[in-house]
Order: sequence, then structure tokens, then C-alpha cells
Amino acid sequence: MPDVSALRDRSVDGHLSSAQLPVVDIAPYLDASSSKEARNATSESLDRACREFGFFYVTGHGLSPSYLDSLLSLGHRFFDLPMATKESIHIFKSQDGVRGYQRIGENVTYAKRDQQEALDIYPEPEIPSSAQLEGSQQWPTEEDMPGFRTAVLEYTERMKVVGRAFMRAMADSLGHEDVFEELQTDNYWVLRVIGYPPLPASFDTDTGISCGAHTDYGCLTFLLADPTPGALQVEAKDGSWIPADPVPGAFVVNIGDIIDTLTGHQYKSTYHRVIHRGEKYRVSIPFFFEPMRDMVIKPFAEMMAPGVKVEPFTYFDHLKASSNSILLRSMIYRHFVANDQSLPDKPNSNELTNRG
Ligand SMILES: O=C(O)CCC(=O)C(=O)O
Ligand SMILES: [Fe+2]
Repeated sequence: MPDVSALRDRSVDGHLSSAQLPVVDIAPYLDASSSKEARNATSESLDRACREFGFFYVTGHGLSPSYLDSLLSLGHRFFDLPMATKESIHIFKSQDGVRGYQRIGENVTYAKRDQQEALDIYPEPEIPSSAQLEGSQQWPTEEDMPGFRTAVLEYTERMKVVGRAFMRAMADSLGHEDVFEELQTDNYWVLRVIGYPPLPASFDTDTGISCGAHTDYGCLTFLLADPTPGALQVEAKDGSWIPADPVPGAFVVNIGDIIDTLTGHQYKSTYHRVIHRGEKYRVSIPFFFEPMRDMVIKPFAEMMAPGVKVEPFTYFDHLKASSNSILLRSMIYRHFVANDQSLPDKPNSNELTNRG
């Protein structure tokens, strides 16, 4: 286990960088008639972006700006609902404790309360139960949010297609076709709809920010967000923070811990944080593209640093508080703390990337 007390709190320190994130055009991997040269150009630019930043903009994904805007509008509409309506699907009422609405402050990162509210959505198992991550989804009613459920589920299907294109592009750079083929099979996903009120100028950021610095758990995250400059920031290699300002029609995409681990940290799951100080309420919708639940993750031997060995584990081990998983990993079940409960005295660490 890492010594979490020795870890730097990335939510408060650091200066802004003038660097820009690179752009990757994924179109050649979504078009069966594209040339080998076009695919090579994409996989090479992706490879460079993954090694240098772990974060990049994605164009050529095939989803129109007006379609993407309609999803953000649904997000605003949800957060505009009366509090009692949102609380009727609070996560603590869900069968497995993770699906539904959280109030501002209940999502906890690095032992601090994030200044965001959110709606968390996971795929539903055929037979829901109270076991971890096996519950049924809590949705807003059709009356409160007409068409919301259908629109969200359609979006997840479209995003799986885009995520799979990235797995093919990575295979062209890294080999391991069998692993990347498995990473295109039966993909798990998580969708969060997040609402950020602007932090007041007087807000003490030592007590928390809009979203504390963290890495993402899975393969790839596709972020759709309102155009609020300066809010999302990405840690550069020199420790400064690159503003990942939204580019209209593009996704901000980042590598998660699973790809980071497979590649011996060569493709990086980079720390990022949100400090939203703008005028307007900000909505973001990250789509987390994930491996199938029980896929065994076994790092690529030739990419590992000499002497480093990571025991194989499953993606679900990493998500769940499974007491029989090798490193007692749990990314989800320690994240939510009701506002009337006390915070843990230690930051939550990420055993997988070992960086807290
Ligand atoms: O809202 C954002 O810009 C980022 C959210 C995020 O990093 C996450 O939910 O993992
Ligand atoms: Fe994130």
C-alpha cells in the first residue's frame, strides 16, 4: 500500500501551464474504407498524445454538435428539478448504493468534499440485487424528464462505438491484438451527469474544489462539457496545470487506470481536477468506456519497468470493495459520504497507479 500521508494534495497547488492538449482525429478508425496511411497517422498521433499527456481532444467521432448540445441541455434540465425530486432518487436509496443523485459535497475526493452535484448511471444486470454494482438503476420519472432515459442509453451505445475505434487504434501502435479485441467486447460503462455551481470568490479551496484531483478508473473517459474556460485542468509532466478548455464539437478524452496499468504507465492516466469559478452553472457529462466486468487485466510484460510486477486482477476488482482482491482495491465504494456524516481522516488512495 502506498503511504498516503506522504502524497501531495494536487487539488490546491500548482501554477497554470501555457501548453495545449493535442488533437486526435479518430475518423479513419470509424470509416471501413479509410486508407492504411490515414489510420497510421491517427494511431501515431494517439500514441504520442497518450505518452506525453494522457489527455487529448478528439474530432472525427461522428456525433454532431447539436446532438451533443441536446445532451448537455438535458443535464441542465435535471439539475433544475426541485431538490425533493432529485433526492427521491438519491444514491443511498439505490439497491447497491451507487446509482442515482448525490447532493453537493457528497462526492469525496482526497478526503475533501467536491463542490458538485451529480447523477450516476451504470448498466443494469439482468437480475438486479443488493450486491456491489448489481443494483437496478434509479432514473428520474418520464414525467419529470421526458425522453431522458432513452437519450442516455442511446448515447452510451454511440459512445461504445467510438471507444472501440480507439482500442483498434491502440492495437495498431502497441500490438496485443487479442487484448484490444477483448477490450472491444461486452464493454462496461459508467455515465455521470455532473452539475457545478460556480465557486464563490470567497470559497476556501483548502476545504475542497469543484472536483478534486484524481485519475479515472477504466480505459478511456470521453468528456462532454459546457464551454467554461479554466474549469478542467490537467496535470502536465512538470507538475503545472494545463487548462483543458472545451473545443466546440470535440470531446476531451483521457486515459484511465486500466490502460495505464496495461502499458506499464507508458500511456498515462493523468491527474485532473475542476476549479469552476465562472459565472454560469456548469454541466459536464463524462462517459467512462470500460472493459468487460470480469476481464483479467495483465500488464504487457515488455512495457513494464524492470523489476516491476503487477498481479493480474479484474476490472471489477478495481471498482469494488472486494476483500478478496489482491490489493483491497476499491474505487467506488469509498467515494460517497453523506453531508451529515464525518469525512475519513485519510485521503483515498489509488493502489493501482500508486500515486494516491
Ligand atoms: O467535469 C469535468 O470536467 C471532469 C469530471 C471528471 O474528471 C470525472 O468525473 O472523472
Ligand atoms: Fe475524471
